[in-house]
Amino acid sequence: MMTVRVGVPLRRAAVSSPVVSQASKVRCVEHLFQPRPLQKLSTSPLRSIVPSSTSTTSASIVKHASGTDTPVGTQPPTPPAEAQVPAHSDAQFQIPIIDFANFLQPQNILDKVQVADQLTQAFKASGFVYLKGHGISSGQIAKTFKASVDFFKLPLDVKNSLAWKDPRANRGYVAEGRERVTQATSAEEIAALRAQTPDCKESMEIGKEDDPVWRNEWPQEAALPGYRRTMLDFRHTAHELHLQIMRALAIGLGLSESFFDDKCNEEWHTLRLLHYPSVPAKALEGGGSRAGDHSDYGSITLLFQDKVGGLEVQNPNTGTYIPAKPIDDTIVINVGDLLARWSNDTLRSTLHRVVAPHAQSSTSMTPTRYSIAYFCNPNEHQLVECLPTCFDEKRPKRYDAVTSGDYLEKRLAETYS
Ligand SMILES: O=C(O)CCC(=O)C(=O)O
Ligand SMILES: [Fe+2]
Repeated sequence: MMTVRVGVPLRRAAVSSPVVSQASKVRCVEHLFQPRPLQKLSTSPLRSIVPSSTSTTSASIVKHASGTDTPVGTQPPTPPAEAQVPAHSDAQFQIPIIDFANFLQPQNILDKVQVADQLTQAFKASGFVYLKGHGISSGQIAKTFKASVDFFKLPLDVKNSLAWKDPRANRGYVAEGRERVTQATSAEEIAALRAQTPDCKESMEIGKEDDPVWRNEWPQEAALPGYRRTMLDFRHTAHELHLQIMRALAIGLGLSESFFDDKCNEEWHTLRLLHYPSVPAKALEGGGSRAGDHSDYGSITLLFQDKVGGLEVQNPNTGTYIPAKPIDDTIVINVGDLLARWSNDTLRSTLHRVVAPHAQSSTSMTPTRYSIAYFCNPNEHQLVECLPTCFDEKRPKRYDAVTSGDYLEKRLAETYS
Protein backbone atom coordinates (compact mmCIF):
# COMPACT_ATOMS: atom_id res chain seq x y z
CA MET A 1 0.00 0.00 0.00
CA MET A 2 1.25 3.45 -0.79
CA THR A 3 1.38 5.87 2.06
CA VAL A 4 0.53 9.42 1.34
CA ARG A 5 -0.14 12.13 3.83
CA VAL A 6 -2.29 14.81 2.37
CA GLY A 7 -3.17 18.14 3.79
CA VAL A 8 -6.75 19.26 3.48
CA PRO A 9 -6.72 22.95 2.68
CA LEU A 10 -8.47 25.04 5.25
CA ARG A 11 -10.15 28.30 4.50
CA ARG A 12 -7.45 30.84 5.09
CA ALA A 13 -9.38 34.09 5.14
CA ALA A 14 -7.84 36.93 7.09
CA VAL A 15 -9.15 36.91 10.61
CA SER A 16 -9.49 39.57 13.18
CA SER A 17 -8.40 38.38 16.57
CA PRO A 18 -10.87 38.27 19.39
CA VAL A 19 -10.27 40.92 21.95
CA VAL A 20 -8.81 39.29 25.02
CA SER A 21 -7.88 41.85 27.63
CA GLN A 22 -4.56 41.77 29.39
CA ALA A 23 -6.43 41.82 32.64
CA SER A 24 -8.26 38.63 31.77
CA LYS A 25 -4.99 36.97 30.80
CA VAL A 26 -3.48 37.94 34.10
CA ARG A 27 -6.46 36.45 35.88
CA CYS A 28 -5.72 33.18 34.07
CA VAL A 29 -2.43 32.79 35.88
CA GLU A 30 -2.65 35.06 38.87
CA HIS A 31 -3.47 32.27 41.26
CA LEU A 32 0.17 31.24 40.87
CA PHE A 33 1.57 34.50 42.15
CA GLN A 34 1.06 37.36 44.49
CA PRO A 35 -1.24 39.79 42.72
CA ARG A 36 0.53 42.74 41.05
CA PRO A 37 -1.03 46.09 40.15
CA LEU A 38 -2.44 45.83 36.65
CA GLN A 39 -1.05 49.19 35.53
CA LYS A 40 2.42 47.64 35.63
CA LEU A 41 1.44 45.26 32.87
CA SER A 42 2.75 46.11 29.46
CA THR A 43 3.33 43.88 26.50
CA SER A 44 6.86 44.10 25.21
CA PRO A 45 7.42 44.60 21.50
CA LEU A 46 7.49 41.33 19.65
CA ARG A 47 11.00 41.56 18.29
CA SER A 48 11.53 39.12 15.54
CA ILE A 49 13.92 37.83 12.99
CA VAL A 50 13.55 36.74 9.45
CA PRO A 51 15.96 33.93 8.67
CA SER A 52 17.18 35.12 5.31
CA SER A 53 19.75 34.17 2.77
CA THR A 54 22.22 36.35 4.64
CA SER A 55 23.17 33.86 7.26
CA THR A 56 21.93 34.54 10.75
CA THR A 57 24.48 33.25 13.22
CA SER A 58 24.01 33.27 16.92
CA ALA A 59 26.95 35.70 17.11
CA SER A 60 24.98 38.28 15.16
CA ILE A 61 22.02 38.23 17.48
CA VAL A 62 21.63 40.75 20.27
CA LYS A 63 19.69 40.12 23.39
CA HIS A 64 16.85 42.44 24.23
CA ALA A 65 15.47 43.22 27.61
CA SER A 66 12.19 41.84 26.35
CA GLY A 67 13.74 38.38 26.23
CA THR A 68 13.43 38.08 22.48
CA ASP A 69 16.26 38.46 20.01
CA THR A 70 16.86 40.58 16.96
CA PRO A 71 19.63 40.03 14.44
CA VAL A 72 21.88 43.05 14.32
CA GLY A 73 21.20 45.46 11.52
CA THR A 74 18.75 43.33 9.61
CA GLN A 75 15.34 44.19 10.96
CA PRO A 76 13.71 47.30 12.30
CA PRO A 77 11.92 46.72 15.58
CA THR A 78 8.44 45.41 15.00
CA PRO A 79 5.47 47.26 16.43
CA PRO A 80 3.90 46.09 19.66
CA ALA A 81 2.13 42.79 19.26
CA GLU A 82 -1.31 44.36 19.46
CA ALA A 83 -0.44 46.66 16.56
CA GLN A 84 0.88 43.95 14.28
CA VAL A 85 -0.58 43.88 10.82
CA PRO A 86 -0.48 40.95 8.42
CA ALA A 87 2.81 40.73 6.53
CA HIS A 88 1.68 41.85 3.12
CA SER A 89 5.26 41.94 1.88
CA ASP A 90 7.87 39.25 2.26
CA ALA A 91 10.22 41.69 3.95
CA GLN A 92 7.67 41.93 6.75
CA PHE A 93 7.14 38.19 7.13
CA GLN A 94 8.74 37.06 10.33
CA ILE A 95 9.34 33.90 12.25
CA PRO A 96 10.21 35.25 15.68
CA ILE A 97 12.60 33.71 18.15
CA ILE A 98 10.76 33.45 21.43
CA ASP A 99 12.54 32.76 24.69
CA PHE A 100 10.38 30.31 26.60
CA ALA A 101 12.57 30.34 29.73
CA ASN A 102 10.52 33.12 31.28
CA PHE A 103 7.42 31.02 30.88
CA LEU A 104 8.97 27.90 32.38
CA GLN A 105 10.70 29.75 35.23
CA PRO A 106 8.83 33.02 35.65
CA GLN A 107 10.02 35.63 38.14
CA ASN A 108 6.56 37.08 38.31
CA ILE A 109 3.16 36.92 36.73
CA LEU A 110 4.09 39.32 33.93
CA ASP A 111 6.81 37.04 32.60
CA LYS A 112 4.35 34.30 31.76
CA VAL A 113 1.80 36.63 30.26
CA GLN A 114 4.41 38.31 28.09
CA VAL A 115 5.73 35.06 26.67
CA ALA A 116 2.19 33.75 26.21
CA ASP A 117 1.34 36.90 24.27
CA GLN A 118 4.42 36.71 22.09
CA LEU A 119 3.72 33.11 21.20
CA THR A 120 0.05 33.68 20.51
CA GLN A 121 0.66 36.78 18.40
CA ALA A 122 3.27 34.94 16.35
CA PHE A 123 0.92 32.01 15.79
CA LYS A 124 -1.75 34.45 14.65
CA ALA A 125 0.62 36.19 12.27
CA SER A 126 2.79 33.46 10.75
CA GLY A 127 1.89 30.20 12.49
CA PHE A 128 5.58 29.49 13.12
CA VAL A 129 8.10 30.40 15.82
CA TYR A 130 11.60 29.45 16.86
CA LEU A 131 11.53 28.53 20.54
CA LYS A 132 14.64 28.92 22.67
CA GLY A 133 14.90 28.41 26.41
CA HIS A 134 12.61 25.41 25.90
CA GLY A 135 14.20 23.27 28.59
CA ILE A 136 14.99 20.18 26.49
CA SER A 137 18.68 19.49 26.97
CA SER A 138 20.98 19.60 23.97
CA GLY A 139 22.33 16.25 25.21
CA GLN A 140 18.93 14.60 24.91
CA ILE A 141 18.34 16.09 21.48
CA ALA A 142 21.78 14.96 20.27
CA LYS A 143 21.23 11.47 21.68
CA THR A 144 17.89 11.19 19.90
CA PHE A 145 19.36 12.39 16.58
CA LYS A 146 22.19 9.85 16.96
CA ALA A 147 19.68 7.04 17.58
CA SER A 148 17.73 8.19 14.53
CA VAL A 149 20.84 8.21 12.33
CA ASP A 150 21.68 4.70 13.58
CA PHE A 151 18.15 3.56 12.82
CA PHE A 152 18.30 4.70 9.22
CA LYS A 153 21.65 2.93 8.80
CA LEU A 154 19.98 -0.43 9.42
CA PRO A 155 19.78 -2.68 6.36
CA LEU A 156 16.76 -1.94 4.18
CA ASP A 157 15.26 -5.39 4.74
CA VAL A 158 15.34 -4.82 8.51
CA LYS A 159 13.68 -1.42 8.10
CA ASN A 160 11.14 -2.88 5.68
CA SER A 161 10.25 -5.55 8.24
CA LEU A 162 9.01 -2.62 10.39
CA ALA A 163 7.00 -1.09 7.55
CA TRP A 164 4.17 1.38 8.06
CA LYS A 165 1.01 -0.55 7.20
CA ASP A 166 -2.16 1.15 8.32
CA PRO A 167 -3.17 4.81 8.40
CA ARG A 168 -5.11 4.28 11.62
CA ALA A 169 -1.97 2.98 13.30
CA ASN A 170 0.29 5.50 11.58
CA ARG A 171 3.33 3.69 12.93
CA GLY A 172 6.39 2.18 11.32
CA TYR A 173 8.96 2.71 8.63
CA VAL A 174 8.07 4.63 5.45
CA ALA A 175 10.58 3.86 2.70
CA GLU A 176 11.73 6.43 0.16
CA GLY A 177 9.11 7.23 -2.46
CA ARG A 178 6.15 5.97 -0.42
CA GLU A 179 4.99 9.36 0.80
CA ARG A 180 4.13 12.47 -1.16
CA VAL A 181 2.89 15.22 1.11
CA THR A 182 0.71 17.65 -0.79
CA GLN A 183 -2.33 19.81 -0.47
CA ALA A 184 -3.98 17.88 -3.31
CA THR A 185 -6.98 15.80 -2.28
CA SER A 186 -7.85 13.71 -5.31
CA ALA A 187 -6.37 10.22 -5.42
CA GLU A 188 -5.45 10.57 -9.12
CA GLU A 189 -3.70 13.86 -8.58
CA ILE A 190 -1.70 12.44 -5.67
CA ALA A 191 -0.76 9.31 -7.60
CA ALA A 192 0.44 11.42 -10.52
CA LEU A 193 2.45 13.66 -8.22
CA ARG A 194 4.03 10.73 -6.49
CA ALA A 195 4.98 9.10 -9.77
CA GLN A 196 6.54 12.32 -11.09
CA THR A 197 8.18 13.64 -7.97
CA PRO A 198 8.07 11.45 -4.89
CA ASP A 199 9.37 13.07 -1.72
CA CYS A 200 13.05 12.19 -1.44
CA LYS A 201 13.02 10.94 2.12
CA GLU A 202 12.49 8.02 4.45
CA SER A 203 10.83 8.23 7.85
CA MET A 204 9.94 6.28 10.96
CA GLU A 205 6.71 6.99 12.84
CA ILE A 206 6.46 6.20 16.55
CA GLY A 207 3.09 6.54 18.25
CA LYS A 208 1.78 6.30 21.80
CA GLU A 209 3.48 3.25 23.29
CA ASP A 210 0.65 2.06 25.54
CA ASP A 211 -2.07 2.30 22.91
CA PRO A 212 -4.73 -0.38 23.52
CA VAL A 213 -4.98 -1.23 19.81
CA TRP A 214 -1.88 -0.27 17.86
CA ARG A 215 1.69 -1.36 18.47
CA ASN A 216 4.83 0.53 17.67
CA GLU A 217 7.32 -1.11 15.34
CA TRP A 218 10.61 -1.57 17.18
CA PRO A 219 13.81 -3.13 15.82
CA GLN A 220 15.33 -5.91 17.94
CA GLU A 221 17.06 -4.42 20.98
CA ALA A 222 20.28 -6.23 20.01
CA ALA A 223 20.21 -4.60 16.56
CA LEU A 224 19.96 -1.10 18.02
CA PRO A 225 20.69 -1.09 21.74
CA GLY A 226 19.01 1.75 23.62
CA TYR A 227 17.03 3.02 20.59
CA ARG A 228 13.61 2.22 22.00
CA ARG A 229 14.33 3.76 25.42
CA THR A 230 15.80 6.86 23.78
CA MET A 231 12.72 7.37 21.62
CA LEU A 232 10.27 6.80 24.44
CA ASP A 233 12.15 9.20 26.70
CA PHE A 234 12.18 11.80 23.94
CA ARG A 235 8.46 11.36 23.32
CA HIS A 236 7.82 11.96 27.00
CA THR A 237 10.06 15.02 27.25
CA ALA A 238 8.56 16.56 24.11
CA HIS A 239 5.06 15.87 25.44
CA GLU A 240 5.84 17.82 28.61
CA LEU A 241 7.06 20.79 26.57
CA HIS A 242 3.96 20.58 24.38
CA LEU A 243 1.77 20.83 27.49
CA GLN A 244 3.60 24.00 28.54
CA ILE A 245 3.18 25.50 25.07
CA MET A 246 -0.53 24.71 25.19
CA ARG A 247 -0.69 26.46 28.57
CA ALA A 248 0.94 29.53 27.10
CA LEU A 249 -1.54 29.50 24.24
CA ALA A 250 -4.42 29.13 26.67
CA ILE A 251 -3.29 32.29 28.47
CA GLY A 252 -2.71 34.09 25.17
CA LEU A 253 -6.20 33.20 24.01
CA GLY A 254 -7.78 34.40 27.26
CA LEU A 255 -8.59 30.92 28.57
CA SER A 256 -7.59 29.57 31.94
CA GLU A 257 -4.00 28.40 31.92
CA SER A 258 -4.97 24.77 32.51
CA PHE A 259 -7.69 24.79 29.83
CA PHE A 260 -5.91 22.33 27.52
CA ASP A 261 -4.35 20.18 30.27
CA ASP A 262 -6.98 17.46 30.37
CA LYS A 263 -7.64 17.73 26.63
CA CYS A 264 -4.10 17.04 25.46
CA ASN A 265 -2.62 14.87 28.20
CA GLU A 266 -2.86 11.39 26.70
CA GLU A 267 0.26 11.66 24.54
CA TRP A 268 -1.73 10.87 21.44
CA HIS A 269 1.14 12.19 19.38
CA THR A 270 3.38 10.92 16.60
CA LEU A 271 7.15 11.12 16.80
CA ARG A 272 8.51 11.10 13.28
CA LEU A 273 12.18 10.55 12.49
CA LEU A 274 13.11 11.91 9.07
CA HIS A 275 16.08 11.19 6.85
CA TYR A 276 16.55 13.05 3.58
CA PRO A 277 19.33 11.15 1.80
CA SER A 278 21.92 12.79 -0.35
CA VAL A 279 20.70 12.87 -3.95
CA PRO A 280 21.96 14.67 -7.05
CA ALA A 281 20.72 18.27 -6.77
CA LYS A 282 19.22 17.77 -10.25
CA ALA A 283 16.78 15.24 -8.79
CA LEU A 284 15.13 18.01 -6.80
CA GLU A 285 14.76 20.40 -9.72
CA GLY A 286 11.55 20.82 -11.70
CA GLY A 287 9.12 20.41 -8.84
CA GLY A 288 10.96 17.68 -6.95
CA SER A 289 11.39 18.28 -3.26
CA ARG A 290 12.35 16.62 -0.04
CA ALA A 291 8.85 17.27 1.31
CA GLY A 292 6.13 18.91 -0.80
CA ASP A 293 4.00 21.88 0.30
CA HIS A 294 1.75 20.89 3.16
CA SER A 295 0.30 21.90 6.47
CA ASP A 296 0.47 19.65 9.52
CA TYR A 297 -2.83 18.34 10.74
CA GLY A 298 -2.66 18.09 14.53
CA SER A 299 -2.46 20.76 17.22
CA ILE A 300 1.17 21.84 17.20
CA THR A 301 4.38 20.39 15.74
CA LEU A 302 7.74 20.53 17.48
CA LEU A 303 10.38 20.35 14.76
CA PHE A 304 14.02 19.66 15.53
CA GLN A 305 16.30 20.20 12.54
CA ASP A 306 19.98 19.56 12.01
CA LYS A 307 22.23 22.28 10.57
CA VAL A 308 21.65 21.47 6.89
CA GLY A 309 18.57 23.60 6.19
CA GLY A 310 15.96 23.43 3.48
CA LEU A 311 12.77 24.01 5.49
CA GLU A 312 10.68 26.78 3.94
CA VAL A 313 7.55 28.44 5.27
CA GLN A 314 4.96 30.17 3.14
CA ASN A 315 4.06 33.79 3.76
CA PRO A 316 0.28 33.26 3.72
CA ASN A 317 -0.26 36.82 2.52
CA THR A 318 1.93 36.65 -0.57
CA GLY A 319 2.33 32.92 -1.26
CA THR A 320 6.12 33.23 -1.27
CA TYR A 321 8.18 30.59 0.51
CA ILE A 322 10.76 31.93 2.98
CA PRO A 323 13.66 29.80 4.27
CA ALA A 324 13.36 28.83 7.94
CA LYS A 325 17.05 28.32 8.53
CA PRO A 326 18.25 26.22 11.43
CA ILE A 327 19.09 28.37 14.45
CA ASP A 328 21.21 26.86 17.20
CA ASP A 329 19.42 25.82 20.39
CA THR A 330 15.94 26.48 19.03
CA ILE A 331 13.03 24.26 18.13
CA VAL A 332 10.70 25.27 15.31
CA ILE A 333 7.11 25.16 16.53
CA ASN A 334 4.14 25.46 14.20
CA VAL A 335 0.37 25.33 14.40
CA GLY A 336 -1.44 22.40 12.78
CA ASP A 337 -4.83 22.34 11.08
CA LEU A 338 -6.70 20.96 14.07
CA LEU A 339 -5.60 23.81 16.33
CA ALA A 340 -6.40 26.33 13.60
CA ARG A 341 -9.86 24.80 13.48
CA TRP A 342 -10.19 24.71 17.28
CA SER A 343 -9.32 28.41 17.41
CA ASN A 344 -11.71 29.35 14.57
CA ASP A 345 -8.64 30.21 12.45
CA THR A 346 -7.42 32.67 15.06
CA LEU A 347 -4.16 30.72 14.99
CA ARG A 348 -2.71 29.94 11.59
CA SER A 349 -1.75 26.58 10.17
CA THR A 350 0.84 27.63 7.61
CA LEU A 351 2.06 25.79 4.54
CA HIS A 352 5.65 24.65 4.57
CA ARG A 353 7.96 22.33 2.64
CA VAL A 354 11.50 21.02 2.54
CA VAL A 355 13.65 21.81 -0.48
CA ALA A 356 17.29 21.19 -1.27
CA PRO A 357 19.35 23.74 0.63
CA HIS A 358 20.00 26.84 -1.46
CA ALA A 359 23.30 27.64 -3.16
CA GLN A 360 23.79 24.06 -4.29
CA SER A 361 25.07 23.72 -7.82
CA SER A 362 22.90 21.46 -9.93
CA THR A 363 25.82 19.12 -10.54
CA SER A 364 26.52 18.51 -6.89
CA MET A 365 24.89 16.18 -4.41
CA THR A 366 22.55 17.59 -1.79
CA PRO A 367 23.79 17.13 1.75
CA THR A 368 22.09 14.44 3.81
CA ARG A 369 19.58 15.96 6.20
CA TYR A 370 17.96 14.63 9.38
CA SER A 371 15.08 16.14 11.27
CA ILE A 372 12.71 15.01 14.00
CA ALA A 373 9.09 16.13 13.98
CA TYR A 374 6.85 15.63 17.00
CA PHE A 375 3.26 15.97 15.81
CA CYS A 376 1.08 16.76 18.80
CA ASN A 377 -2.62 16.02 18.89
CA PRO A 378 -5.46 16.53 21.33
CA ASN A 379 -6.63 13.34 23.07
CA GLU A 380 -8.26 10.88 20.70
CA HIS A 381 -11.77 11.38 22.10
CA GLN A 382 -11.46 15.09 22.73
CA LEU A 383 -14.22 17.12 21.11
CA VAL A 384 -12.62 19.92 19.15
CA GLU A 385 -15.21 22.67 19.12
CA CYS A 386 -14.61 26.37 18.71
CA LEU A 387 -12.78 27.70 21.77
CA PRO A 388 -15.02 29.90 23.92
CA THR A 389 -12.88 33.02 23.36
CA CYS A 390 -12.56 32.61 19.59
CA PHE A 391 -16.02 33.49 18.39
CA ASP A 392 -18.57 36.21 18.83
CA GLU A 393 -21.38 37.79 16.84
CA LYS A 394 -18.97 39.30 14.37
CA ARG A 395 -16.92 36.14 14.08
CA PRO A 396 -19.29 33.19 13.95
CA LYS A 397 -18.02 29.66 14.35
CA ARG A 398 -16.61 28.38 11.07
CA TYR A 399 -16.43 24.68 11.77
CA ASP A 400 -18.54 21.92 13.23
CA ALA A 401 -17.34 20.20 16.37
CA VAL A 402 -15.40 17.01 15.71
CA THR A 403 -13.42 14.62 17.84
CA SER A 404 -9.68 14.66 17.37
CA GLY A 405 -9.68 10.95 16.45
CA ASP A 406 -12.47 11.30 13.88
CA TYR A 407 -10.85 14.34 12.31
CA LEU A 408 -7.45 12.74 11.91
CA GLU A 409 -8.92 9.46 10.69
CA LYS A 410 -11.00 11.33 8.10
CA ARG A 411 -7.91 13.12 6.85
CA LEU A 412 -6.26 9.77 6.35
CA ALA A 413 -9.38 8.12 4.90
CA GLU A 414 -9.60 10.84 2.24
CA THR A 415 -6.09 9.89 1.29
CA TYR A 416 -6.76 6.18 1.07
CA SER A 417 -10.24 5.91 -0.44
O1 LIG B 1 11.94 17.95 7.92
C1 LIG B 1 11.45 19.05 8.11
O2 LIG B 1 12.13 20.03 8.38
C2 LIG B 1 9.95 19.27 8.02
C3 LIG B 1 9.15 18.01 7.97
C4 LIG B 1 7.69 18.28 7.93
O3 LIG B 1 7.25 19.39 7.75
C5 LIG B 1 6.74 17.18 8.11
O4 LIG B 1 7.16 16.01 8.13
O5 LIG B 1 5.54 17.46 8.26
FE1 LIG C 1 5.17 19.49 8.23
